[in-house]
Amino acid sequence: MTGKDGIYATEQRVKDFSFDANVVEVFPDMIQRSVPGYATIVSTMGKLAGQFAQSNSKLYDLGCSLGAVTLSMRRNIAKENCQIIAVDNSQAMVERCKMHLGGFKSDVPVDVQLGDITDLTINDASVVAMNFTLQFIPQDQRLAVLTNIYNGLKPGGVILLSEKIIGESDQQDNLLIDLHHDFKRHNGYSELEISQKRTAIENVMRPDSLSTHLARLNEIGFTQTQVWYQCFNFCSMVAIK
Ligand SMILES: Nc1ncnc2c1ncn2[C@@H]1O[C@H](C[S@+](CC[C@H]([NH3+])C(=O)[O-])CC(=O)[O-])[C@@H](O)[C@H]1O
Ligand SMILES: O=C(O)C(=O)Cc1ccccc1
Repeated sequence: MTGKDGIYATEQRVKDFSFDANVVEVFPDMIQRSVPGYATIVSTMGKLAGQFAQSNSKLYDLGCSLGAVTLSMRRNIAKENCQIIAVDNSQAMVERCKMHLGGFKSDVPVDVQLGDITDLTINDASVVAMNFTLQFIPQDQRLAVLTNIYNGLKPGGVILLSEKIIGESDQQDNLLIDLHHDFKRHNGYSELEISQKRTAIENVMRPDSLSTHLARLNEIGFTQTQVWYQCFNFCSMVAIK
């Protein structure tokens, strides 16, 4: 059983955030209380995967954590001969993800892999999902990661990309941050937890602005890009090859 997120509840010398065994233990509670609309985003990504899955193709869940998006996609795939490849570079996440997926039955095979998405071969893909993962990749490697995804997609294939974003100006950014912190407060996080978590993620998670995301997807060659969700500084896009 996973528990309640109290990782930053006590005052501490805050270390860089990492997806270790302690985070795995509380991850469902942490992400649910930290990302507005997380459940809606995961279920909609499943619907979109069902819509864009092609027969005889692969669907990828990059930065799969405990496999929430994999499960959601798997529930919605109706095409024949599809396979899901779920990848994460946290050993603790991958171990728990395998246990988690094993608890549900499905005809769609899932391969959970420990690996780095900056170093992954993608081919014959109809759907590539990245639900809040690109933000942890160093900014100077994001173009290469997305280009690799584009090259591995079949025509008509899609990337499903969710990201925390920064506002287009400092004023807009502060407005979004304030709204997000209110959301976290409302979900029971204290001022200390909010501020220590902010410190923990500032060196490891560097969000881009929405305009940066859209320009980069366009530059790579995605022709149809649609924002289908935004609440505060959390945004989900679909882009079609
Ligand atoms: N280079 C990398 N290679 C592989 N995995 C990585 C890398 N960098 C970070 N990760 C992994 O990306 C995941 C990001 S969490 C995704 C939530 C999930 N998608 C969900 O829908 O529940 C988002 C969040 O916690 O904000 C973690 O499991 C990291 O180990
Ligand atoms: O918690 C936050 O403030 C976030 O921005 C989202 C988040 C959720 C889980 C891990 C890292 C960041």
